[in-house]
Amino acid sequence: ATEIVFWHSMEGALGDRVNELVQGFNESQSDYTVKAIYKGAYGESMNAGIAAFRAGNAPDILQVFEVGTATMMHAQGAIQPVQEMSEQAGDPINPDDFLGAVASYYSSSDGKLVSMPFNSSTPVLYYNKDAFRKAGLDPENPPKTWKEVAEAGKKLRESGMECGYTTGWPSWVQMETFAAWHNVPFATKNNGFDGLDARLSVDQPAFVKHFAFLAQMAKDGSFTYGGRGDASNALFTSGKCGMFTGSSGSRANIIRTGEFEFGTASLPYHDDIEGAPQNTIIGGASLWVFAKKSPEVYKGVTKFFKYISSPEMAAKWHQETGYVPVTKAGHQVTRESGFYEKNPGTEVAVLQLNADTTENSRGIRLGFLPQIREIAEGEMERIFAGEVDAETGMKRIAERGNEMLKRFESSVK
Ligand SMILES: O=P(O)(O)OC[C@H](O)CO
Repeated sequence: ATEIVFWHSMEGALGDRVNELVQGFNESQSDYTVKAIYKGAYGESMNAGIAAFRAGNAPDILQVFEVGTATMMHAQGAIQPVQEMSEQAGDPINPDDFLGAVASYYSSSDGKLVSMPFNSSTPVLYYNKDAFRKAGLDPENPPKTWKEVAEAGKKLRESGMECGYTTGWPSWVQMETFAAWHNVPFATKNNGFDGLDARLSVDQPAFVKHFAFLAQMAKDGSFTYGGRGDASNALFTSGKCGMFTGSSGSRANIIRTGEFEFGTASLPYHDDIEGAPQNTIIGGASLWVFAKKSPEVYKGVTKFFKYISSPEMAAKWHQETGYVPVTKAGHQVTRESGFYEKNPGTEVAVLQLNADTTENSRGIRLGFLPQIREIAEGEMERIFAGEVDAETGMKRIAERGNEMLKRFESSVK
């Protein structure tokens, strides 16, 4: 059988689900064997994949987080566009099978899929129902606005909790998704979709207001900063924090690790910012195929992609992880099975995404966005520590981030 090497970043319960999916494919036919290898967190595996390509030993498939999309799209010569690959293999993947918000995120301007949608997520609010009860808060009535989060955070602290509220993926949740949810631009040029000369808009009043709010929460102890990426997940699963904004795809690991009853609610919003709540944007990752592989490998990759996006497999992955359904059929199968009624909280993410998008809420496509996140999270750390005010911090993110955007622009021209 032809071997297909697949590098991914799925940990814990998610890694187990990937291995099951791969095993199911390998057992379903005998021409191809997919070998799934965990290559570290998203940032690490993306760097490893690019370095391996340069050294001539790239894997066949690489899972790349959504913020790496523009960088990958412009990696001329390194990438085999997915739809084109499937058409050449005689087994076309149809972009219309996917939810619009998902397909458009990973499509070129002519509407063709460049990477394969796989694990799309969106941020939600998780809360510890046991801790809510102990603090005298209503476990069936989670906070809806940021003001309510701050109040609940104080009560949780007063009841003896070590931490009221924390957040995963600080830039994704508090800036990128925050912008779409409040219908304000994250960047000019249609959030980057309309040109490489897009620049960040994060020094605008809505962001300054939000970060001043979070800084105040950090000061009064209702918010605990838990680190970059998904480092803070453990603060919630260990029971230390009563509330947590994080990926819908964290559900599987919260179920596995958390020894408490939890609820899932919509991402909080500021009710004094007009236009909120709009819709959230997708996060998570998609699957990229490297160039310069044999036609036989591409045939096998196509077959594997067809397998994982079949209605049954897409529905199973969605239901067992918390990632949103990426195909329309996967969503329908799940709805018709009564899964959402039986598992309260599992539809929150889907509903948050399910809206007519505006130019601010369709998604973000900026080069070097992983590096911009690092800059943003570094500046946020200074804001939360009280070293700079929100306005200064946001200005610095815009300035330093724009330097990265200019560098990207000149590197691909
Ligand atoms: O935890 P995930 O897989 O939903 O990813 C969250 C962020 O979108 C990663 O950039």
